[in-house]
Amino acid sequence: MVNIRARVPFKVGQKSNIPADLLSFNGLESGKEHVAVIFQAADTKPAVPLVRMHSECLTGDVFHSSRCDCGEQLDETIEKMGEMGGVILYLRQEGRGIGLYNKIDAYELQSKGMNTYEANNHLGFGDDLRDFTEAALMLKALGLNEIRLVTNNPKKIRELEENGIIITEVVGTKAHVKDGNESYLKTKASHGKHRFHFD
Ligand SMILES: Nc1nc2c(ncn2[C@@H]2O[C@H](COP(=O)(O)OP(=O)(O)OP(=O)(O)O)[C@@H](O)[C@H]2O)c(=O)[nH]1
Ligand SMILES: [Zn+2]
Repeated sequence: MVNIRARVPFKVGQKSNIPADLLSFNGLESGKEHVAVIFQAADTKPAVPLVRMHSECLTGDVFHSSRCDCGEQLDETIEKMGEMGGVILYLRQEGRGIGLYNKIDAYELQSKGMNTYEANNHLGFGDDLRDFTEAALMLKALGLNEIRLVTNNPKKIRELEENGIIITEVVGTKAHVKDGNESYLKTKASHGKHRFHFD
């Protein structure tokens, strides 16, 4: 049984001025320290909240790496939820579930010409090892059975619905194209079936 362990206020964003709550959980069987960040107490309001499941990306989230768009997506989400309210589930599933060191091995292969999925496969991993079952349990622990999901990724939609979460709307994120991540994003759209809107 997953339930809330602690809830503390903090301020986030580029200027540390956006108020939010940080929550930890009991009962996550994977042993991963997933957290939720809640803006404008969106879990207590009658409106169906925006929810973003963001998978950890140390290189993108912390260093704003040129190889992906994770840091920009996170910044975009924090800004938007600061204004409109919402919930970020920050899931400790680095490298689409293969872990940081394996992701760095995959980057080495990508530097030699493989795409993001070929590199995973070459290392003996599937395209995407992430499991969103615990994210669904976290949402239920927050009392959120109905959400508006922020994603372009059909796997996230499918797995939440399979775990009993009702998604009333899917809201896309922007495609944050920059020098270095264009082919990564295009591969996600063509092979991973992400619904990107390239400007
Ligand atoms: N294996 C691998 N993982 C990567 C690579 N680039 C980014 N990642 C990981 O991909 C995950 C980011 O995915 P999310 O931000 O959840 O987004 P998404 O699956 O693209 O879906 P959206 O909701 O549409 O953004 C993080 O865990 C990153 O570490 C890569 O080249 N190889
Ligand atoms: Zn990333």
